[in-house]
Amino acid sequence: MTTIPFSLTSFSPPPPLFSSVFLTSSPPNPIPEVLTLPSPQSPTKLQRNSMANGVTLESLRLSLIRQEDTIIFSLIERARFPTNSPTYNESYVPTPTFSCSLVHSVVKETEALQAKAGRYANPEEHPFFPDNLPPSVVPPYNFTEVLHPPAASININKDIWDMYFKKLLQLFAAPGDDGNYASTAASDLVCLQALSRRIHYGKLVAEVKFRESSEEYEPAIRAKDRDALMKLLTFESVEEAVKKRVAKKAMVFGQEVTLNNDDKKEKYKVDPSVVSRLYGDWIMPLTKLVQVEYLLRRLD
Ligand SMILES: C=C(O[C@@H]1C=C(C(=O)O)C=C[C@H]1O)C(=O)O
Repeated sequence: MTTIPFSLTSFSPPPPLFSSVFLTSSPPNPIPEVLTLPSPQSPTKLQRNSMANGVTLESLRLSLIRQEDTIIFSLIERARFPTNSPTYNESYVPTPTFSCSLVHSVVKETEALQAKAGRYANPEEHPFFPDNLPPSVVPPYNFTEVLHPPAASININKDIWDMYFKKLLQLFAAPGDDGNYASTAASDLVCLQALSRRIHYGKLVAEVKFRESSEEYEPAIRAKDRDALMKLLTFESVEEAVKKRVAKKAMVFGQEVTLNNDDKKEKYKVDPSVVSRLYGDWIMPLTKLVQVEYLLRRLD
């Protein structure tokens, strides 16, 4: 995995355009039929809008707010364990069973199982190891078609992986080793999947923003003007509210609850300021990166 081009305190918008974005020339998985537009008669704008099926910016923002709970609880669960560095050490498993770290194997093999169970047939889910995933064996579900088909080629999980392991983990896992490596890897997987789902939600957010103001977005898309797109899709007041709310949630969810009135509110299971920084420095910038990548393909 390469070093993520984001710093702890600042996010410089997408460095060399696609270098940090894992793009596949063909989608990592076969595009589920429900996501492809019938060809040659593509739907009209009106038909497309009606296909949004009640998906609005408001409903997406509510979903992002709900996903905050999932992310914060997943961090709290991971923080139960110390760093447990052997989990990430490629030479820890001394047999040919794994040719990579324990966490790498746990994520990859769990994804293979979940792919068979249909996880990646849902356009909201993105694998960390998309190569050679087995096909789903479950009957297809008719997911509502909302996204423009090229969306399937956008997967920035490599950046999310690097951000999580190289920057984030050390901020909320205490140094140490308690031997619970398998549980640690399983907790990492839950965190990674929650972060990935949230960040790739940017595709849906971008689609709805585009539908609501296509006349504003189209010139910037045609000009491939990333800065203009970033400006159009950014709502600073929403971002400020997100940072404050997640810090507050981290305080509420992460406090020690007792039956006496001596709740120790000053000690939290994950540091609220770390959660706020996680959102401000990584989650929201990466969500916006996904939005820009999506919009750039929106007229393809
Ligand atoms: C997701 C949105 O787009 C941008 C990204 C945000 C985020 O990741 O939470 C918040 C506000 C916007 O700047 C949105 O407008 O809700």
